[in-house]
Amino acid sequence: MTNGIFISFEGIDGAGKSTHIESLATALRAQGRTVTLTREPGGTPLAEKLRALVLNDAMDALTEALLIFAARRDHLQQVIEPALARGEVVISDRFTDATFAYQGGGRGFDLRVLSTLEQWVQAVPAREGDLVRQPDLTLLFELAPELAAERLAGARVPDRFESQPVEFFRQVAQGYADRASASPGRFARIDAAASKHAVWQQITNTLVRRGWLSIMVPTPEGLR
Ligand SMILES: Nc1ncnc2c1ncn2[C@@H]1O[C@H](COP(=O)(O)OP(=O)(O)OP(=O)(O)O)[C@@H](O)[C@H]1O
Ligand SMILES: Cc1cn([C@H]2C[C@H](O)[C@@H](COP(=O)(O)O)O2)c(=O)[nH]c1=O
Repeated sequence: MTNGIFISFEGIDGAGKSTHIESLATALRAQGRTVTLTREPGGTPLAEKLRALVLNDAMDALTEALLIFAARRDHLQQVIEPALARGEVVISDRFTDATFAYQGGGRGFDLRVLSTLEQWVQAVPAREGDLVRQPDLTLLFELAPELAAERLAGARVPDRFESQPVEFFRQVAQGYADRASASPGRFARIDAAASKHAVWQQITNTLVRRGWLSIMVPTPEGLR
């Protein structure tokens, strides 16, 4: 059994994940934890190449799902599992809930196929009992798609997902809500419409309650 901790950040594009993720890594490091900060799709040289394809090249829904799970397999084997085995905190900007939300909810791809791929790809090596790797905690940033689009407007050239209409993101949000309802103990639902300071407090309160941060952490300069 590893005593590493696996935390994922999830939510629709523009919900505020990247704004807070580095600060959480800094807060945990300040309390003596070694933190691996990573992202999906991506996190290894191979997976970053697959990310570029998935975000920019036209493809059908099955090809998209297979490339994302291929990237995840490499990421798990090269980065996530070794870091957890060393007892580190792994924080990933997205993981498999994003696949159920975007490919399942957004694209309407078959959830049973995604579940099968999830079982294969996330099987934990050298463990009896068919353990499937999942985050210990998933922080789900919940924000109305219209507001998320406003926050992103003009910020960067939109990729294949960011250029989707609001209705796509409504379905993605429903996909996330379904995953959260299925695993309520793993998910913490964050009101991402709140100020950056209030969002930060929701995040740190969640980790303090789990005993992973020992004291309340002051709000970092950039989030005040
Ligand atoms: N609580 C907040 N209130 C107002 N604006 C915010 C808040 N959180 C983030 N923002 C702003 O919204 C924009 C998008 O935030 P961010 O890049 O963190 O989103 P994201 O969830 O990481 O998006 P993506 O998944 O597309 O990378 C940024 O300009 C950021 O400063
Ligand atoms: C893991 C994962 C991601 N996506 C989508 C969601 C986002 O639009 C992009 C990643 O961009 P970000 O700025 O790093 O958030 O990829 C997906 O469709 N399926 C997935 O499993």
